[in-house]
Amino acid sequence: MSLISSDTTFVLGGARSGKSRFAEQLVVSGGLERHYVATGRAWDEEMRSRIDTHKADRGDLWHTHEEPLDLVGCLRAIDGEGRAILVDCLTLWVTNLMMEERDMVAEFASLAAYVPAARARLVIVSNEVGLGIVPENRMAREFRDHAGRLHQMIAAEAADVYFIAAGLPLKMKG
Ligand SMILES: Nc1nc2c(ncn2[C@@H]2O[C@H](COP(=O)(O)OP(=O)(O)OP(=O)(O)O)[C@@H](O)[C@H]2O)c(=O)[nH]1
Repeated sequence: MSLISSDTTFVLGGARSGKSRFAEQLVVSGGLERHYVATGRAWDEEMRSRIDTHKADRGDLWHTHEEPLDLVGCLRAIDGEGRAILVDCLTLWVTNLMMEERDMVAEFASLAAYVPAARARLVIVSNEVGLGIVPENRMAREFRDHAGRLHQMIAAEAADVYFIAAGLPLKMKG
């Protein structure tokens, strides 16, 4: 765990748990310049329409950045005092890295090192995917393991950690 104090909040939850809305509210209530980093890609029409709805709901006060792979590079480029950056979400980033056969250990280490060094306030969202039965599919098992390891690393660096279920936040750290 880093000794540098971080102003990062990590928000974990299941699908449709309300985690993104909770994270957005955290950013809005902070009153800083708002940046949204989306790691998701629109792979079909339904996803495109979801993304359009999310963009419209956020409104003009947000700067949107779409970065499926180079998350740390993107954060570096927009980092700065007086800014809040919402990253939504880590599990989509993990999926994209796996698809491109990237070095997961190096990528995770790079993000975990970046968190305490960020000048902006970070709010990082991810899906808790480890609560169900063990998947039959090997890639799904690997994905679950990667996500679990990354979550532990980010939670260790974050000042606050929340778990969201049924729209309700449970504070786990901070
Ligand atoms: N590319 C892109 N993706 C976006 C944008 N806004 C939102 N998204 C993606 O949409 C995803 C969230 O969408 P949903 O599937 O509707 O929400 P969910 O995460 O299941 O539900 P909640 O837990 O309630 O937040 C995020 O992980 C983002 O990556 C955007 O502007 N561009």
